[in-house]
Amino acid sequence: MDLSDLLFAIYPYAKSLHIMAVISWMAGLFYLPRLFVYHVEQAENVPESLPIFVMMEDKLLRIIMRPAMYVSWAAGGLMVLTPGLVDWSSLWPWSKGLSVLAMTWFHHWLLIRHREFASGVNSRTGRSYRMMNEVPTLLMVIIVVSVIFKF
Ligand code: HEM
Repeated sequence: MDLSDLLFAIYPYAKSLHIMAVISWMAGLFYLPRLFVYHVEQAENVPESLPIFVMMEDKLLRIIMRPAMYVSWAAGGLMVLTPGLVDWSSLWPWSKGLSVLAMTWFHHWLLIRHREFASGVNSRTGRSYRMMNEVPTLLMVIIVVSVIFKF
């Protein structure tokens, strides 16, 4: 059995794992900006709640989102390496790839905002986090249409 045969054999496992990891990653990418909205809006009224927000954000990022992002990339990467699966002359691998890079950028943008909160910096409005909440939604639409329609 050579490497291609092995990649074909594990393809259904890689895809299942990929979808489970992506669901978990997306759950965090949707929820964390919403948590930031509450964090910012409670800062003046209930300042003693701030360490609890920082703790919740930290756990979501470290225990759910980071491992889920790594597994999404690893399982997706295995499928990219499976011969014949990705037709690079089509549009979809490029629209999906760019959107996935943007999703990874968004993850790190959230991580940096969280580190600012943890060091006491709170310079953005709840409205700006509500608007940023639309970024993963838009990227998800492009990604799902890319992998399903395969234009
Ligand atoms: C993190 C980097 C990612 C890589 C390298 C990657 C790569 C891939 C590849 C190569 C496939 C197989 C396509 C096929 O079977 O023909 C796939 C399937 C899929 N990906 Fe990703 N992906 C990534 C992230 C995501 C994200 C963020 C989402 C959702 C928002 C997603 C949703 C899906 C879905 C739903 C499928 C199954 C499509 C089908 O039934 O064929 N992926 N991915």
